[in-house]
Amino acid sequence: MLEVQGLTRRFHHVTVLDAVSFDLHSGRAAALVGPNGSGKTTLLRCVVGADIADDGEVRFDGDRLVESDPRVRAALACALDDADFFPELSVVEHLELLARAHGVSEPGDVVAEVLSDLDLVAQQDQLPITLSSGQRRRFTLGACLVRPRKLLVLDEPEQRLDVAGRAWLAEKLRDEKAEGCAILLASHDQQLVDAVADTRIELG
Ligand SMILES: Nc1ncnc2c1ncn2[C@@H]1O[C@H](COP(=O)(O)OP(=O)(O)OP(=O)(O)O)[C@@H](O)[C@H]1O
Repeated sequence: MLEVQGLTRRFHHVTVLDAVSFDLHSGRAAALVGPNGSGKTTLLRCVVGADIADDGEVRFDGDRLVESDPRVRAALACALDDADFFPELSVVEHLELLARAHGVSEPGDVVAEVLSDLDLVAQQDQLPITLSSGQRRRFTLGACLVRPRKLLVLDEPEQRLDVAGRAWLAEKLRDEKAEGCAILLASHDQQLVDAVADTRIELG
């Protein structure tokens, strides 16, 4: 489903990604691991089209992955940072808008379930900017879960989650795999990587 071939990224003549290659299949998870600055976020950004690699190729279901391709838009759910929201919409409005935009048939029900799973029911009418940092992380993950998805791309999804949140996350990601979703994540959480990842990709 996802093929990464020879991905190379340089910043000011410093090579951050040096011909990284891997395949990821449906129902499997690959974890990018490595120290701070080893290129995990850069790789995720190149995969989803938020950054452009200097060399190499990313293919999705056989074709070069293009962010604007409707097939990619329908299948790719990514959470790269917590600032990617409409500032004027409440938590519940934002999630419902996303679900509707992706053609979910009962957006209200799906959103209510995700809010409950993420323990954000009491915060659903707040603006995202007013959430605590851990709640904002949950909200960012929620945005991936209210829409259809075949590939989840997550940058340190464990960040700022409490103990219960991390346990929930590991179980949720295992469920996603069981449903046939492919997961590419960057993580510093060894426990999460052990629980979820089929493959580890060491950077740096
Ligand atoms: N736009 C940019 N311009 C210059 N250097 C950059 C740019 N983006 C990233 N870098 C550098 O590329 C390297 C890799 O950064 P990246 O954010 O991918 O690391 P990471 O593995 O995700 O780190 P962390 O574990 O700290 O999140 C770092 O040295 C960073 O400073």
